[in-house]
Amino acid sequence: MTGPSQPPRSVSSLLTEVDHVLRQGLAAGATVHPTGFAALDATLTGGFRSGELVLVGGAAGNGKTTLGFQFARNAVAAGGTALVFSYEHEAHTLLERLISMEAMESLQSLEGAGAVDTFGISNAADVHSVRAAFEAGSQGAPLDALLAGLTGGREAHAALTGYGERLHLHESSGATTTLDEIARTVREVTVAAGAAPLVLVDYLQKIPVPGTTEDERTTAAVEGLKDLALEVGAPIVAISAADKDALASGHRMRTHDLRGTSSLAYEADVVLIVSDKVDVVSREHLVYDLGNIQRFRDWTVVTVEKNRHGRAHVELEFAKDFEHGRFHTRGNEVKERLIDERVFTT
Ligand SMILES: Nc1ncnc2c1ncn2[C@@H]1O[C@H](COP(=O)(O)OP(=O)(O)OP(=O)(O)O)[C@@H](O)[C@H]1O
Repeated sequence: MTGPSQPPRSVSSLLTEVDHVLRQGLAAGATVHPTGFAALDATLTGGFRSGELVLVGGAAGNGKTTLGFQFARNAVAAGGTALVFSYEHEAHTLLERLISMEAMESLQSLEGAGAVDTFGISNAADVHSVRAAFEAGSQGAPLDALLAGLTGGREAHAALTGYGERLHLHESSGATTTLDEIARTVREVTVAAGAAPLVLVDYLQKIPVPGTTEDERTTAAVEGLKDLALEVGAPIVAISAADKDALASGHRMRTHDLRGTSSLAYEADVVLIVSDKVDVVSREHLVYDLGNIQRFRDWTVVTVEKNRHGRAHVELEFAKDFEHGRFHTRGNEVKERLIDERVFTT
């Protein structure tokens, strides 16, 4: 996918280039794309960087799509551009999640300004209500009128109108959305936006690549995405399915459990593993306080298993708000001891 290899460069020529860039008032290092989750950004020393491949792994239903999509939303809400390849969900489904997420985000920021109370926030339109409103139609009334009927809908519409041109959703197909097609689309968006977008691929094992074994195919997909990230200077966040053995109950998923091959871990710059807190917390926290079981169910642990630019093996937790297609962005390091490997067996 990359062009012919370049000759080596002397450090002198690199110094001259950096000097030139700095004199133009530009940043000379990588472009940093904050994730919008303060605790994660702190661990990643700012966020994802241009040219990085980020893997997000976890068992089915743990919130990989939610987290990845929220990275994209946070990037555009902060003024950037994002491009989402979704092999799993139709663009319409993502739009419903986005409207609900935005209704909640808007009401929370109004709460910060004292304009809404906690009760008002608890009424923010959930994904289900947005979908129901779309499905019911509006007897000819326009979209803004339909959304105005939902709590936070008016604010959500305003937010989406603000960044809508910078968030691109690609309904990808396991038959036709090849690495070349992904690369072509990323280049197009990069040229149109004047800067590389944050790219989300949901998910890696769905990219049609040649190869007879799953290992060969995953290797080709992950290498292709890393090459593309370097070529266009984008961070590429790829969601990865788990190996079926890793899905057994009582197993804490790790990087080596991602479906495919060990090259996943080598090619990636950052690996995030998403787990339900209740599944990975050490047994003593459950047996001595049964109320913890319910409390832990509301939280997701995001483990930074690999971090090329900072501290790795950091365990962060974020509260779930799946009804609104999101996580709470305020999180912290997990205080409880987590299991390393199998503790519970079924
Ligand atoms: N409207 C909703 N209300 C409450 N929970 C929801 C709603 N929509 C989805 N969920 C739940 O949110 C969780 C996260 O969904 P998400 O699509 O992010 O998971 P995922 O890890 O990407 O899963 P998969 O691998 O199956 O695609 C799932 O457990 C799902 O059941």
